[in-house]
Amino acid sequence: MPSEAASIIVRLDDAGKYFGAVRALDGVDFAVSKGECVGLVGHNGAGKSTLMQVVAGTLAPNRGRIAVGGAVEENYSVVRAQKLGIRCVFQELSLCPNLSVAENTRINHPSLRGFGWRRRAARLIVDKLDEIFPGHDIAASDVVRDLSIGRRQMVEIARAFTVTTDPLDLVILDEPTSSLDARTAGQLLAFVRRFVAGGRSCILISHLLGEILENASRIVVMRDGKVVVADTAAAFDRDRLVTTMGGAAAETREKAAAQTAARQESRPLRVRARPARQTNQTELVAREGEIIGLAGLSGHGQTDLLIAIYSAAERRMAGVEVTEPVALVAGDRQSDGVFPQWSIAANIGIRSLSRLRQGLLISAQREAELAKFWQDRIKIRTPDMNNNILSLSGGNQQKALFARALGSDARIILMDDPMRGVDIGTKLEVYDLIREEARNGRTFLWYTTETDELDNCDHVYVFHNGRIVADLSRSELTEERIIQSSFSEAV
Ligand SMILES: Nc1ncnc2c1ncn2[C@@H]1O[C@H](COP(=O)(O)OP(=O)(O)OP(=O)(O)O)[C@@H](O)[C@H]1O
Repeated sequence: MPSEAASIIVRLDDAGKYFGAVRALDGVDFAVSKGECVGLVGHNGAGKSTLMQVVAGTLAPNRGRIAVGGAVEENYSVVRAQKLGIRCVFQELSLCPNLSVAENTRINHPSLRGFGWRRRAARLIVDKLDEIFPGHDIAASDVVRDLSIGRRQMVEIARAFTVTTDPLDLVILDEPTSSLDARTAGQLLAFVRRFVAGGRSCILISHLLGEILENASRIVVMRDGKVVVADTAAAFDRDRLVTTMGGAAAETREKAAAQTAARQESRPLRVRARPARQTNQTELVAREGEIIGLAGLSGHGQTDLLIAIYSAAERRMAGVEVTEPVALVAGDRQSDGVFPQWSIAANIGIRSLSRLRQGLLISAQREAELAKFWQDRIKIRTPDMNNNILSLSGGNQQKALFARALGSDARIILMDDPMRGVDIGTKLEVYDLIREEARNGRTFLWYTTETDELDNCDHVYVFHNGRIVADLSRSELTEERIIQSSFSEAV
């Protein structure tokens, strides 16, 4: 039986990291042992990603000590971490878009060179994809730019688990399932359990608390830059997790259901849209004040229809009718959402320029007022809304995108799986906000991969192969029903 010290892979003592006035890490002690899956949870901006960047060697702490395999590291870096068997899959993907899957794999494995490297890199990554995501349809020659965000995430994850010359002891997964559909997420989590059972270790960050409770052996809860509780997973249930994180008390499905208005045939039409690949007369219909869900496996036409509706607000499109201004909250904030050069306030104000204008110029004061209002309303954690948008944690960037849409004059809000990466406390507040805005007459079209979120909807369209295959009222909604419908062919 190895001693406790011998079984520790990595250990941080009193780690501190500051960004100007923000204490992202404020004296954190943290360790991971062999054969454990540590679940790391906390509200948006609690410091989880920063802590992981320190463990992965991509960020040097301002103070504290890091030891790997019992030896204190003086010049720790990402290259050193890799040599010591520590890898990280970050929230924001790091693949080079203009390179193929095999070429991206080679970047992490300098030993893949010389004659035939491309074939060897292809074998390495495809074998790992087969092992983690059986039935995936990714080829080593696919150029990353052409892959959906979910497939990119699969490649990124598989690449982190490939081994050539360096050892592999610990893989950090920062919200790994946020871009994966339920089936693929299940495959990954099953693989993580096997990986850990084989004596190696993972750190799993997720805002889906069920994922943490079912897969972690130990759970560490962070709050405002500190570790507030660390305990075996068996010592937690969902409520204890939410309370320890400092979130609102868990809301029941019943409450959400009771607060949502029933479907109203008599209300004015806001959107009527038939998917381009629809072969029958079925179409999506959304009326004033309705929250309409779009469900089904990811990549089955939900986003395409939202984009068609968004485009139809600007120019006529066959099969799509839109009667009011539209705003879109993108789920892939990296490619469609944030303006990376701009401040948080400017990112929020961009959809409201006509209201912010004073004469020919944008009024900095009005922009600041709008930003402040939303900062308070959905708790965007930053000391200054004039800071660059990228200074926000991932979940807080997502909140800024919400603020942009909800703060605009749009009466129809399209949401493309926008809650990924948002913490549970904020999610519940945003759900309340959406329902309140719907009661005030706004219409929401909400694509989500989280079945629980559909409880907020009045009505749900299930998609398969680019077509609407089911039209479910809320009383008919169950996970089984959605999955069943996803595989059926027609309404
Ligand atoms: N490069 C940076 N510049 C300025 N502030 C930063 C930077 N990176 C992180 N921060 C701040 O540090 C704090 C912790 O951020 P971190 O990304 O670690 O949070 P998190 O717990 O991972 O949040 P989320 O759940 O939203 O991903 C936040 O207040 C964030 O705004």
